[in-house]
Amino acid sequence: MKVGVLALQGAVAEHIASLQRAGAEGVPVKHPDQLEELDGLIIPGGESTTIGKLMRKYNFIEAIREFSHQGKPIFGTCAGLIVLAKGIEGEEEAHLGLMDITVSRNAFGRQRESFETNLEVKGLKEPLRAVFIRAPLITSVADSVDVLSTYKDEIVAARQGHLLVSSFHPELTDDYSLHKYFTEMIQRRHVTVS
Ligand SMILES: NC(=O)CC[C@H](N)C(=O)O
Repeated sequence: MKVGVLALQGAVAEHIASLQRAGAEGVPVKHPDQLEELDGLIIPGGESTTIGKLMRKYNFIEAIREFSHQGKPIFGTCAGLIVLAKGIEGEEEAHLGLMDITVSRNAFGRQRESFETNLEVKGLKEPLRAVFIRAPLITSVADSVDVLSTYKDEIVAARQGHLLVSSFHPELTDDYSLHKYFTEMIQRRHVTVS
């Protein structure tokens, strides 16, 4: 199984390492043509405005929308979550606009810009060690979106079919269980398709 990590900006190497631990081959994606050979894609954390600009510049917007329309799984973490959302509070335009969620950027405020905590995540057996860095929150979801985790009553992880998002960085700890969950989403898709 080959899983791409969008390598325009942000935490790429760490995602590749976590994918490897979860038993998948992780490849950095720098060109839209690479998407064809991939079974899934991770859009990493970083700065969503920058990632969005670079996606436009290097023709990733339509290519990733097409990838998604084929039903191929996409996992957006932190800035990657913002890039996948249909709504961004205070901003006119979405980036990919694929997932029926609205997000608020940097929602945890200055004094709590970065922190770590253990989170219960639906579908994972053990609590997950989660690192939040200037993290966004999901402020509303459509009925078809499954909330996977909350922190202080706010939504921090969710899934809508083949789309998975987290406000936090699951790639910055040794715990690769959410990457494993994502690779299982990819595997199940193959089982149901073939
Ligand atoms: N760690 C992150 O990815 C932070 C996201 C960043 N605050 C943004 O709005 O894009």
